[in-house]
Amino acid sequence: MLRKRKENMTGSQKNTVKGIAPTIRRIWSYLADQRSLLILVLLMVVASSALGLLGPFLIGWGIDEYFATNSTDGFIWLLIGLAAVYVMHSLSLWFQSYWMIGIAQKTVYTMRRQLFSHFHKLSIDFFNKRQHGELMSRVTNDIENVSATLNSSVIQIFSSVLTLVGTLAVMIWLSPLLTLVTMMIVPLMFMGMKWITSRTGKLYKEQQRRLGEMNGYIEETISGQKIIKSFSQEAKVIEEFRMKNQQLKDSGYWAQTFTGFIPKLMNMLNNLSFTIVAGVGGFFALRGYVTIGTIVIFTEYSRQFTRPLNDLSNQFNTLLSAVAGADRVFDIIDTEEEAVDENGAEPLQNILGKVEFKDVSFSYEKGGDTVSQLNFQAKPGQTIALVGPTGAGKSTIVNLISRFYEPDQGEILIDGHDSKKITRESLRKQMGFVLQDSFLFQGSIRENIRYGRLDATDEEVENAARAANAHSFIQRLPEGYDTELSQDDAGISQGQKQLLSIARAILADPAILILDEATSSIDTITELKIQEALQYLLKGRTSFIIAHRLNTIKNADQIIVIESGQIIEKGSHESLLEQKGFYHDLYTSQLEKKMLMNS
Ligand SMILES: Nc1ncnc2c1ncn2[C@@H]1O[C@H](COP(=O)(O)OP(=O)(O)OP(=O)(O)O)[C@@H](O)[C@H]1O
Repeated sequence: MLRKRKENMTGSQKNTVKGIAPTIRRIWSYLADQRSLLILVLLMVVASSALGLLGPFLIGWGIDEYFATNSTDGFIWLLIGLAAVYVMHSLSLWFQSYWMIGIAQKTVYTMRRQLFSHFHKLSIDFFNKRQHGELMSRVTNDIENVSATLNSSVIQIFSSVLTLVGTLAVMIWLSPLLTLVTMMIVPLMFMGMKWITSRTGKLYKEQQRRLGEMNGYIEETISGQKIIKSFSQEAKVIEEFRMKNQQLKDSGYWAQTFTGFIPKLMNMLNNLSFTIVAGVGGFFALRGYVTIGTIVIFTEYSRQFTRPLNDLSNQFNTLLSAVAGADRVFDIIDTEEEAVDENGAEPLQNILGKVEFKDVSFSYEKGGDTVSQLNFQAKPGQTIALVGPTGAGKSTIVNLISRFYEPDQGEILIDGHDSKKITRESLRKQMGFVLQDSFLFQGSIRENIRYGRLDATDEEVENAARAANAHSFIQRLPEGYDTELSQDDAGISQGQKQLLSIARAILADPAILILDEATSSIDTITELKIQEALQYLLKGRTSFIIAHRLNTIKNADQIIVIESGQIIEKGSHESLLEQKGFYHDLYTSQLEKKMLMNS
């Protein structure tokens, strides 16, 4: 409850200048990196603001000088001067926005680069707990939002402040009394603005959040198309999307509606100010307190005075939307990186592949162990099969070996060294993975195999493909090794994808191999090819296999049976059968099922 109140408080604080100041300071630090261009922009802003003030002043002066005195001497020079002022005004506007666009693009380029590279330093746990589309939305929409605001807001804010100060100074100089009259509408303006911005800030934040959610949903439903279609869930998905779209529309509608009020309100107050200045100014002129030229300057300036106020409030709204986007970007950049290597951790070259678990316990969440008190040893080159019911902790064990997570207690030794004292990079470089989902990247088959070892020659790639029984099917493809895998499925079968990922692992030639056996059913011939390729791959390296079909692991040196995070049986296939325990029951039940299916 207390926490909730605190969250609400920070939410509303965010809509005040004080609340958004840290984020703005941070965005500013990116801009400050391009100091020289920024100074040029500021010079142009000063020039355009000064020229903007000079124009009306010259007109007012001209009226008093020429019309009031009926003289035309030098009038042409006034016109030439006025034209020059307006041309230079336009040029300075053009240059400031040209340079500012460059600054804004460079800023968002840097942010995008930082965000993307930070993604790659985050732990697997981070990605497991988040919707991928929502994360993508931060690199695309949120950054775009910052970009759009930077393109216009920085200039607008500076020029508005300068114009405001300059106009006020000249107005006071010309007539303090008339200045006071012009200022009468300012409190009204502030009140209206405060009322609007207090609402729009929250709404923009909500809009960004909804957009992220919707992108996450789109990504999820596109990648899950097969499942959606096979369960005929299209109508449900469309309905859910409609709801999310509706929520986005609602938050966008109110954010835009409130923002839309601003120009209308300002226009009304502007006209009011104009009427007051014209009326009171006329009265003053009749009484001889001010000249006609001064009134003309004031009516122009009263517009110039309310316009920057108007722009500032508009920019404040745009700024709130950029702050909402930037907050979501910084939120990721500030997420702690995957734990850095311990002090004194050193690379371990030429790993032999001895892996030992000593009293290892680990839990994903605090309280309760996912796996506890694990003790086992794999000698170099041995094949270790991990068997057990779903959720038993098999993947957790391989996650610990690969150091995607660290043990809470106990230690994992690699060739006798505490794995925490080995740099993660050197360890993972000597580990290979063949996972259930044989992920293939966009690119050619050759590039996908070469991902295992980037400096491999074409010949080495083809040799790996031969060893993985993949060469013959690749050759039958019209473009052979150059066939582009543009999409995940890209016209090759599930079994062929597995063969490619085995070829990739063969090429990498790791000392330790993690193999998560695919569960999807594959035709018998491909299955045989995969088994044969795996036998080749397993040879001479320490391998951990998460096995789903028990007859594929009969030859394993050691089978470790896990239940509820604990090792309940350990030994060779024969010795475990003799024990007549869990493994025996599992094996015989799988065997019976197979015989029933064959009969
Ligand atoms: N990232 C995670 N965060 C929190 N809990 C998790 C995470 N991954 C797995 N778990 C939980 O830890 C337990 C062990 O999961 P694990 O994936 O290791 O089991 P498994 O034996 O590999 O299961 P399966 O054969 O179904 O893949 C399960 O209860 C699971 O819900």
